[in-house]
Amino acid sequence: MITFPNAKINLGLNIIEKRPDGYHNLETIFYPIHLQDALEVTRRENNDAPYTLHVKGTAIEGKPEDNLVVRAYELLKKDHDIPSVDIHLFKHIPTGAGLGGGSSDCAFMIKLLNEKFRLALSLEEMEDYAARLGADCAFFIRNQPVFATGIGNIFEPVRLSLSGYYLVLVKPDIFVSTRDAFAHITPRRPEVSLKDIICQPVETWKDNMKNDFEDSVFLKYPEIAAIKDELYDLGAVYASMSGSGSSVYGIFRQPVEHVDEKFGGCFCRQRELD
Ligand SMILES: C[C@](O)(CO)[C@H](O)COP(=O)(O)OP(=O)(O)OC[C@H]1O[C@@H](n2ccc(N)nc2=O)[C@H](O)[C@@H]1O
Ligand SMILES: Nc1ncnc2c1ncn2[C@@H]1O[C@H](COP(=O)(O)OP(=O)(O)OP(=O)(O)O)[C@@H](O)[C@H]1O
Repeated sequence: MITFPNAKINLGLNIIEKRPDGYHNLETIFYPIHLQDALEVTRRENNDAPYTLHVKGTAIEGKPEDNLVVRAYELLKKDHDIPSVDIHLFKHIPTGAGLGGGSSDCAFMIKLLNEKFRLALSLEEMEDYAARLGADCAFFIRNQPVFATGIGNIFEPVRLSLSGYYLVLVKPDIFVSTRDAFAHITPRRPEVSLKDIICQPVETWKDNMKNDFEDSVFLKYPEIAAIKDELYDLGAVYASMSGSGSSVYGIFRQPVEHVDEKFGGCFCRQRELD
C-alpha cells in the first residue's frame, strides 16, 4: 500500500507562553499544501526483522529507529497485532524547513497501518497516537486547515480557502532546529487573535499577521529575511517564514514566471493552492 504524506505551511504563528514542561503554548493556522513524500508499506516475506526502512530522496539524519515512520509502527505494534513490514520512504519535503515533513510521514504511517491491517482505529484514536510522537503530528490525521492552539495539538476547523492563489515555496540550504528556535523566543500574548485576522481579506494579512520565530531567525540568518523581501518584490500578497523555518512562502494571485531562476541554489517549488 502506498500513500503520499503532504507538507503544511503555518499562516501566522504566535508563541504565547512557556509551559512548566518546557514546551510552548502557541496559536497558528495549519494549512496543507501539495508537496508530498511517498510512503509505501508491504508485508515482509521474511520474518528475520520486525521491519526494514529504505529512504530515498532528501537525506534524513538519524538512525532508522529514530525515524518517525518507524516510531509510529513501533507505537501501534505495542497495542495491535501488526506483522513485519518493509517500509519505503521517498523524501521530497525538505527537513528542518518548518513544513512538518517528518510529522506528516508519521501521521500517514498511522493511517496506512490502520487501513492495511484493518485496525479499526477512529480518527480520534489515530490523533492520540500521533500526538504522542510530535507536537504537530496529529494535524496530519485529518489534514484540513485548522486553527491550532495548545502545543499545536488542539484543533478547531477554520473556514478558509486559498483556492485560486499560487504558492511559491523557497527553502535555502539552512537547517533550523525547532528546539533551538523556541529557545530564542520571548513568548507574548497577541493583542488580536489569529482566528480573527484570518477571517479578514488576504491583502490585510501583511500588516496584521506575524510568525513570532521570524525576528530571531532573521537576525541569525539574514539570507532567509532576504527571501521574504524578494517574494514581496515579486508581488506576493502575503509572505512569511513557515513554522520555525527555514522555508519561506509567498502567496500570489498569479503564477510567478521563471521562479527557479530567481532563487537559484535554493529548493524552490510553485503550487496552486486549494
Ligand atoms: C513550531 C511548529 O513547526 C509549528 O508548526 C511545530 O509546532 C513544531 O512541531 P514539531 O516539529 O512536531 O515539534 P516536536 O518535534 O514535538 O518538538 C521539537 C522541540 O520543539 C520545542 N517545542 C515544540 C512545540 C511546542 N509547541 N513547543 C516547544 O517548545 C520543544 O523543545 C521540542 O523538544
Ligand atoms: N520521516 C522523517 N522525515 C523527516 N525528518 C524526520 C523523519 N523522521 C525523523 N525525522 C527527524 O525530524 C527532524 C525534523 O524533521 P521535520 O522535517 O519534520 O521538521 P521541520 O521541518 O522542522 O518541521 P516542523 O517543525 O514544522 O514539524 C529531523 O532532524 C529529522 O532527523
